[in-house]
Amino acid sequence: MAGKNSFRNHSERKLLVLVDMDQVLCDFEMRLLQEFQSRHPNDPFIPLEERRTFYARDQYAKIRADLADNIRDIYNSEGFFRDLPEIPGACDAMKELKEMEGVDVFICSSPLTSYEFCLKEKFQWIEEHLGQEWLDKIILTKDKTVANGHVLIDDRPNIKGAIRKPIWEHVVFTACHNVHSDIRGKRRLDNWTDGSWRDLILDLQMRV
Ligand SMILES: O=c1ccn([C@@H]2O[C@H](COP(=O)(O)O)[C@@H](O)[C@H]2O)c(=O)[nH]1
Ligand SMILES: [Mg+2]
Repeated sequence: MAGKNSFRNHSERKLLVLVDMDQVLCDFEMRLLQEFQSRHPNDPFIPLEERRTFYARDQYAKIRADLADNIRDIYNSEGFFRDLPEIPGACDAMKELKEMEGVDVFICSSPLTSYEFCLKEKFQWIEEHLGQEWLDKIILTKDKTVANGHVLIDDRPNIKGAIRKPIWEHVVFTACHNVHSDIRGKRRLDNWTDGSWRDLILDLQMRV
């Protein structure tokens, strides 16, 4: 019986870290803007420092309805998700997290409802940037509130779903669209490069 109990205790002590993809591991916003400017050089665009809504489409719609359609066409097109650039330091941090004692890390991402390219290309991105072994560490869900974990690192300031009070602590990953958002007492992680993510993990581990 001791074996069974110690296994349960051991797994309970592991810090389960969920990490979002778009705007946390890969730079959706930068590629979207570059592609928009290249496809529509004569249309107005929103510089990254002026982005305010979570969905770029919503902010472009306020300028002109057809601009929002053009934005949607870009992220629905083949290769968009596959070719997203990495957020600096993200992959090294993920690999280090995976090797940390007492930590279990998963990628938790919401696919587009127009899944034709997005679903496959998210897997391709992970395989190319992180390695094949990460294909077993993917949670794709439209509702992240039902995912199990101690912490979710995600750029979306308000994550809503079927569970009103999700089990995880939401740490807001800073992105162009949320710099000015009211995050109501949530912690932020600003980047993967200044080492502050290690302090965050250490602090979270103390609470598990
Ligand atoms: O302007 C945008 C920005 C993102 N999306 C899509 O929303 C989800 C968000 O995924 P997260 O896992 O929360 O990062 C994803 O499918 C993005 O591609 C969008 O449709 N429009
Ligand atoms: Mg995101």
